Amino acid sequence: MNDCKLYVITGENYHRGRELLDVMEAAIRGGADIVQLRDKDAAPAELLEKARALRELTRRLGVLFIVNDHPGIALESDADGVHLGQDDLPIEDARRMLGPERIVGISTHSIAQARAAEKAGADYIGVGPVFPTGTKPGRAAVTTAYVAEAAAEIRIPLFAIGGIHPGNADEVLAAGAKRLCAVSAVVGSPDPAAVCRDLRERIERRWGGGLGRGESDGARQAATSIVLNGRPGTTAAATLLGLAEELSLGEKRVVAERNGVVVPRAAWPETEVAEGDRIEFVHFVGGG
Ligand SMILES: Cc1ncc(COP(=O)(O)OP(=O)(O)O)c(N)n1
Ligand SMILES: Cc1nc(C(=O)O)sc1CCOP(=O)(O)O
Ligand SMILES: [Mg+2]
Repeated sequence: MNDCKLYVITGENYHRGRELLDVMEAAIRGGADIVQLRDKDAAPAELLEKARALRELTRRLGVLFIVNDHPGIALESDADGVHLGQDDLPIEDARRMLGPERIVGISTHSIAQARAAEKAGADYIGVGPVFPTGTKPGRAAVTTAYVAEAAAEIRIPLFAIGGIHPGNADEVLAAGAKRLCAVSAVVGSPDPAAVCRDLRERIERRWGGGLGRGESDGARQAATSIVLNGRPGTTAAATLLGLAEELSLGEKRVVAERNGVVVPRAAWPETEVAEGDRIEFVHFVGGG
C-alpha cells in the first residue's frame, strides 16, 4: 500500500464501447498500481462478476484491487480491500469484517475527518474533491488548501482525488500530495496508458521514484513539509545546505534562519531540515 502512487477508479460511463477490462489493463500498463471497482448501477451479482474479473486481472498484473462501498463483495472477490465514504459502514465495522490484513480506505473532505480516519485505523484516505468534477456533481471542491493541510499532518497514505488530470496534477503535487487518484481523466481518455504514464512521471519528478518503498508515511519520506519564507511548501532536502542548493542559493549571499534562529553558513551542512520547520532565506541587499 505504501508503495502505491497512482490510483485509478473504474467509470464505465466514460468509455462506452470499450471493455472495462481493456481500459483498466491499459491504465495498469501505463502505471496505475491500485485499482478500484466503483459501479453505482450494477446489481449485486453483476458487481461480483466484475469484481472477480478485475481481481483476476490485477493479480495477473501485480497491482492492488479495492472494491468501493461493499465490504461483502470485497471479501467474496478476494479483493485487497474496500473503500468507504463518510456515510458508508464505519471503519471499525469494515475492519471487523475484512480482518487486519485487508485494506480499509475512506474518503475525507476535511482535516477533522482525516484525523478521525487515521485514529480509527484506516489504511489510507482519499482527499477531495480537489477540483469540481462531473464524476461527483454538486460536491464542493476542497481545493489544494485541504491537500496541503492533510499532507502536513496525516501520516497514513493519502490520495488526492477529484478533477485531477495531467494539466493540474503538478499543482496538487506541489501542495504536498504524493499520490494521485483519477477516474475520468484516465478511463475517459482514448489512451488511458498514456495518461497514467504522464501522471506517474509527474509524481516521480516531484517526489522521486522510490516513494514510500520500505518506509511509512511518518516523519521522513521523499519530502518534508516546511514553511519557506512564510509560504507552506515541501522539500526533498535533508539539510539546510541541501535546501539552499535545491533553491539554487548555494553560492548566493544569503542569511538563513531556522525557526527564528540564524544559522551560520558553516553549519548548513549539518543543520537538519525537519517537518514543520519555518525557514527564511534573506538576501543581502547589494552593498555600495
Ligand atoms: C480513493 C477514493 N476516494 C474517494 C472516493 C469516494 O468515496 P465516497 O465518498 O463513498 O463516494 P462514492 O465513490 O461511493 O460515490 C472513492 N470512491 N475512492
Ligand atoms: C469518486 C470521487 N470521490 C471524490 C471525493 O472527493 O471523495 S471525488 C470523486 C470523483 C473522481 O473522479 P474524477 O477523477 O473523474 O474527477
Ligand atoms: Mg462510497
